[in-house]
Amino acid sequence: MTTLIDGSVLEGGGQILRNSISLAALLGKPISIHKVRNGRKPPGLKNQHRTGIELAAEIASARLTGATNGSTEVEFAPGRITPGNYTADPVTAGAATLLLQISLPLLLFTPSATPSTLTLKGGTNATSAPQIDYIQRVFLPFATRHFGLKVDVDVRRRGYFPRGGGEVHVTVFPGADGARLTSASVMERGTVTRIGGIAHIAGLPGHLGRTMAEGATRRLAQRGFAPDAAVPVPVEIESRREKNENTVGAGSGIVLWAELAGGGVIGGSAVGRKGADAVTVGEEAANELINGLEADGCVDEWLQDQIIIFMALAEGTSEVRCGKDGLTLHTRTAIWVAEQLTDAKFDVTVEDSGHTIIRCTGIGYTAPTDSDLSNK
Ligand SMILES: Nc1ncnc2c1ncn2[C@@H]1O[C@H](COP(=O)(O)OP(=O)(O)OP(=O)(O)O)[C@@H](O)[C@H]1O
Repeated sequence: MTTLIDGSVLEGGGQILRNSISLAALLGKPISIHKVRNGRKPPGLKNQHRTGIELAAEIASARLTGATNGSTEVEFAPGRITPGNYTADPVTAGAATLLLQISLPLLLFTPSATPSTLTLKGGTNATSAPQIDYIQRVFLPFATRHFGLKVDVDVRRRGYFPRGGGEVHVTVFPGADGARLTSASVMERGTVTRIGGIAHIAGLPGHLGRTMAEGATRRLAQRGFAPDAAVPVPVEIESRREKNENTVGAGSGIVLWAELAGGGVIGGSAVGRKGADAVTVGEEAANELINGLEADGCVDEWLQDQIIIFMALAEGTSEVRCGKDGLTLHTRTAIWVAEQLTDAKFDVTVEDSGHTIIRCTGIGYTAPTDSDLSNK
């Protein structure tokens, strides 16, 4: 029976599509999503979403209908997930990291533990999506440590708005025997052990990268995050200019991350743009990081929604302490999607301290074996 997903619920954006298609592919459930991106103007699929669901359909041998730009109705009837080498290219600066968001869960589970590779093109450092450095420094360290993911990300070329042209090679290593993810328990924040950062720049003068890094460092120090502060915190922000031959268009950005003693990570980022000087861009990223740290959770506002699918798939009960700023609409939407498609049970509580705790009894997903599939 086909599960109907209303794409206008809560956030009503592209993430409903990615999470529901990933889960449908893993669980072998046909789904029909209507009112796709109803909360956005204009609604319907954009290049980036279409490319992502086409990639998922290829990996999961799915029958896909309605996958055209502007479409508000998509049907996805999954077949067998096959490990392999896949490439996806939104042609525009559509975020390569959102192509990873939809395809990664599919390749984490195979009965044979065969690694897969993804060559993802497009924008590596775009707005309204994780920058690739956020994936490398915030999402993956957290997901590796707490859910047991094994994933390598190699940025071959950065792609910026509007030209895109970036390229990222990802290797996904599933665990043995169909690989269950471990549950995550991240309840103690602990001290900030280190702040790291990367200010990246391509096709523009290298001093702009250093200026972004200085802007961020100064702002962090004003809020007491510095090696010589009362509670010293090492701060190391690298400035990296891409080689000209490795660059399609010009662009810049900065990603910061704070490592927490309790196993959490908080990120903050900004992308360079016309009219914003490099100091301001660095300060914006620092402000986002400071807000995340002051919310006092173990994950930031972005990681919150990105881990929901893994909590639903993991074996046993996961629990994660989020900040005093509560759950984002994206997170509530991701929980809603997981509840529509899986038997995972979520429980969200707000403590007297103001922190929000997400608990989830996951389904302990494991890849179907050949005999499971032949019995279908
Ligand atoms: N600054 C950021 N840092 C890290 N992750 C981010 C950042 N901004 C957005 N994200 C992540 O990117 C995803 C964006 O999902 P969302 O549905 O808003 O985007 P979308 O697919 O581009 O669709 P739409 O155009 O409909 O908004 C979410 O998982 C969110 O956590």
